[in-house]
Amino acid sequence: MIPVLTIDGPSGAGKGTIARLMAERLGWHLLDSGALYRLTALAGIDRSLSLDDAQAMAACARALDVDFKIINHAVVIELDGTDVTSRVRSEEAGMGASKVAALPSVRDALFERQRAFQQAPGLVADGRDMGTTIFPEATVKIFLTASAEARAERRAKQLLELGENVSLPRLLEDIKARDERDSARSASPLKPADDAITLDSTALSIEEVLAIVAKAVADTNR
Ligand SMILES: Nc1ncnc2c1ncn2[C@@H]1O[C@H](COP(=O)(O)OP(=O)(O)OP(=O)(O)O)[C@@H](O)[C@H]1O
Ligand SMILES: Nc1ccn([C@@H]2O[C@H](COP(=O)(O)O)[C@@H](O)[C@H]2O)c(=O)n1
Repeated sequence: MIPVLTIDGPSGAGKGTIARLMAERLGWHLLDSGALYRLTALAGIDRSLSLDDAQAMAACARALDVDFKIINHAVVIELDGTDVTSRVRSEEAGMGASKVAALPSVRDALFERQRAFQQAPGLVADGRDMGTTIFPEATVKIFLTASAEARAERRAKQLLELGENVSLPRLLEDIKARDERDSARSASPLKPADDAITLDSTALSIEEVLAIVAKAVADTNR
C-alpha cells in the first residue's frame, strides 16, 4: 500500500509548514486540502454565487479548474487560468473556505480529487479530516494543535512579513470563529482520529515538531 502521513489540526497550528518539510524530507507528494476548499470559495465568489448554496457550490467544487505549478521552487496556484497564489492565502478565502467546507455536498464533490493524490512513493496530506475521512487507512496520523493565542500570534507575524496590516485581537477572533465552525459542523468535523498522535506545538519550535513527526514516521518502518 502507498504510505500516507496525515497532519490535521486547527488553523495556524503549523500543519502546512510541517507537511511541506516532511514531504521534502521523504520525497513524497503533498496534498494541501485546505487550498481546495479555499479555491472552491474563490471560484464561488468570482461567479457571484452564494457560498451557502449547497448545490451551486458543489457544482463549483466538482468543476474546479485548478493547476498547481512549481515555478522557481515556489508553488504557483492557478484558478481558471489566473494566478491566485496570494489570493488563496487571504482571510477572505480562509473564511469562505470554512463556510463552503461545512456543506456535505462540497465535501463529497472533493473526495475523489483528494484520494487521487495518493501516489507512489507516498503522500503527506494536510487538512482537517485527512486521518478521519479521506485517508482512514493512513500509516501515521498526526493531530497538530496549539493554543488559539499562539496561533493568532504566528499568523500575525506571517502577515506582517508579507507587509499586511494586522490586528491581533481581530485575528484571534477569526481563528476562534473558524475553530468553532470547523469543530461544530456535522460533516467531517475537526477532531483527532482515534489512532492519531496529538501534538501540542504551543511551546515547540518548528524544528522540534518536525523531529517528533519524523520519529513517528521512522518508528512505523521498524
Ligand atoms: N512550532 C511553531 N512555532 C512557531 N511558529 C510556527 C510553528 N509552526 C508553524 N509556525 C509558523 O506559523 C505560521 C502558520 O503556520 P502554517 O501556515 O503551517 O499553519 P497551518 O496549520 O497550515 O494553518 P492553516 O490551516 O490556516 O493553513 C507560519 O508562519 C509558520 O512559519
Ligand atoms: N481537509 C480540510 C481542509 C480544510 N478545510 C476547511 O478549509 C478552511 C481553510 O483551510 P486551511 O487549512 O487552508 O486554513 C478550514 O478552515 C476548513 O474550514 C476542511 O474543512 N477540511
